[in-house]
Amino acid sequence: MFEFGIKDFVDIFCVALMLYYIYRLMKESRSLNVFIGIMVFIVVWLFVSQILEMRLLGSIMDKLVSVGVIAIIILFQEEIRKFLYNLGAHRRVNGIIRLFVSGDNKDKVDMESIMPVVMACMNMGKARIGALIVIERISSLDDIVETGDIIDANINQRLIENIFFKNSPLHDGAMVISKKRIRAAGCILPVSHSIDIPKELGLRHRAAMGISQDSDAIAIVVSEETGRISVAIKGQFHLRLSAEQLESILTRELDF
Ligand SMILES: Nc1ncnc2c1ncn2[C@@H]1O[C@H](COP(=O)(O)OP(=O)(O)OP(=O)(O)O)[C@@H](O)[C@H]1O
Repeated sequence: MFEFGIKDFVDIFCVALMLYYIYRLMKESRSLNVFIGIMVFIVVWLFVSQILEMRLLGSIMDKLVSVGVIAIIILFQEEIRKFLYNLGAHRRVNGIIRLFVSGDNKDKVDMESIMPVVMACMNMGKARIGALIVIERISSLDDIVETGDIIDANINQRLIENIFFKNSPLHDGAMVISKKRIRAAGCILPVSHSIDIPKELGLRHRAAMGISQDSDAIAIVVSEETGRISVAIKGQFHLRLSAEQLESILTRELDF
């Protein structure tokens, strides 16, 4: 007699939750049809090999399924990476990790480093100079730094303004700040394909959103068109910020 206990209920619930999460991830990355295709294939495979017990077709499909796992990993490496990143970056998981790994506080971006950034953003906003500044937190931005030019200088308001000044060789792309230093400029960030970003925001904002979705970095954008300042953190935009709001967000997020 088939028994259905609490363990089976939890089992089914976990599988349903996992499928729902994969469905959402696929929907966000516009791969929903591929997900539906895989589901249809699995249902047909189970039907053919388990219920109808058709040996020839079943064995062909068994082979396809065993190769299919590798194919899925290759096809969805970006989504799998994002899923694992989200899992690792989850607030509760992060909280537990921080209990064991204490950060190197002497290298943490502090108030002294924030003010030049805030002041430079305000000045650039007033002068309608576009800028994109990414501040590293726990996840490393080494791969992003490699796409630009190394600077390795103290955080200095005039230097920031100078780098983003129109026609300066490094004004294009993003500046990366890490461990109380301006590490690089002219860096290329991953561009977000999210459909939730307002249409009037262009590539600079999409790049800020992209890095905030891929890492725990804070991305500050100064719009060349409007002079407005925005911040992207963990896939969320804080738009049209004043100096005080920018300062308070940075202070809070950099955890003083
Ligand atoms: N992937 C990227 N990584 C880094 N910087 C980028 C990236 N894509 C675009 N940019 C920067 O954004 C600039 C283009 O900005 P665009 O006008 O498309 O954006 P925007 O969001 O409308 O901002 P603005 O309001 O300043 O016009 C580029 O010149 C470049 O400096």
